[in-house]
Amino acid sequence: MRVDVQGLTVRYGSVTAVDDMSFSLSGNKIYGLLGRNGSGKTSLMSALAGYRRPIGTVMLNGAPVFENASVMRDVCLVRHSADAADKGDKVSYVLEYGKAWRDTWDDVHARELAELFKIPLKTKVGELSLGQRSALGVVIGLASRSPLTMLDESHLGMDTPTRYAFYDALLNDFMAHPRTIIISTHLIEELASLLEEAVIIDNGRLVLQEEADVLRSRGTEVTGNAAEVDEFTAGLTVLSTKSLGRVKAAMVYGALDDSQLIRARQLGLELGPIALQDLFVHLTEPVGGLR
Ligand SMILES: Nc1ncnc2c1ncn2[C@@H]1O[C@H](COP(=O)(O)OP(=O)(O)OP(=O)(O)O)[C@@H](O)[C@H]1O
Repeated sequence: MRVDVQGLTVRYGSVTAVDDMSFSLSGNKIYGLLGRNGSGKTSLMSALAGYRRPIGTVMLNGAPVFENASVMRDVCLVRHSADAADKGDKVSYVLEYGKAWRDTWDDVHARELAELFKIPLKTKVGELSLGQRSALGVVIGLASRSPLTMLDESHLGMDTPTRYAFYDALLNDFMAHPRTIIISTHLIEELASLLEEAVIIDNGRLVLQEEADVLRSRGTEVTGNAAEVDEFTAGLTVLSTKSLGRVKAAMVYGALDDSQLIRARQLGLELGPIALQDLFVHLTEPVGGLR
């Protein structure tokens, strides 16, 4: 599903959560919506789901989403683990409801995922653990097979092995059934390999939208003996460093020219792609960022 946002503003009283934002998503990709706490991710997703009347326009496949039932039926927004469903409902009822409401719902897949994440079907949502509630949100999101599926930090309550099971399930399901999936997360590195495109927002404004591979090529990880790494990176923009014994890895922002590449080879340094997380921190820094 294609997404076109033009001049979108979301305000709560005097707070401007989304500030005159414009962008387009061509669709059928996994998008990462990245932003610091309070940057406007949830507000933006709510507007994309048609939950609020937009100031500006939000078009899904060329049609406005707000008060447009047929378009809204094609959208699934899983906001938080806790509000994935009514707390008094049994899990089995929640899945029945998904089936009844969504034309694209895959009930077999829903039950497979519920089993994978060990969610008891006869238990009430309010009696599930935080991790199970998160998993239920993810089950709803994936089984919905909605042309626009948005997962707003919905996997954060899961433990690490469960999150990795979720990433596998997400990728397999996306490859079998390509659709537009937008995920907001603070666990950027965990998800980085799944993301095809990143949309970075800060203070309600779009900082950048770029293919993840292109974004990663904006910097280089330089690894080698600490002394050589320090010599090589002197004068460059170093976003972060890690040391293990005498080995040091430095994340450097900006493209390296030919002479720098030759010098790195002479010093015996290894060069690799930069971590998305480091770029994200740099790009959303109030001081020293690119905005
Ligand atoms: N219902 C509300 N009433 C008043 N202000 C709100 C409301 N919801 C959000 N805000 C404000 O809007 C801004 C953006 O919030 P939003 O929840 O969209 O950000 P977020 O990027 O999703 O944050 P987080 O990563 O912490 O979940 C924040 O300043 C927040 O305090």
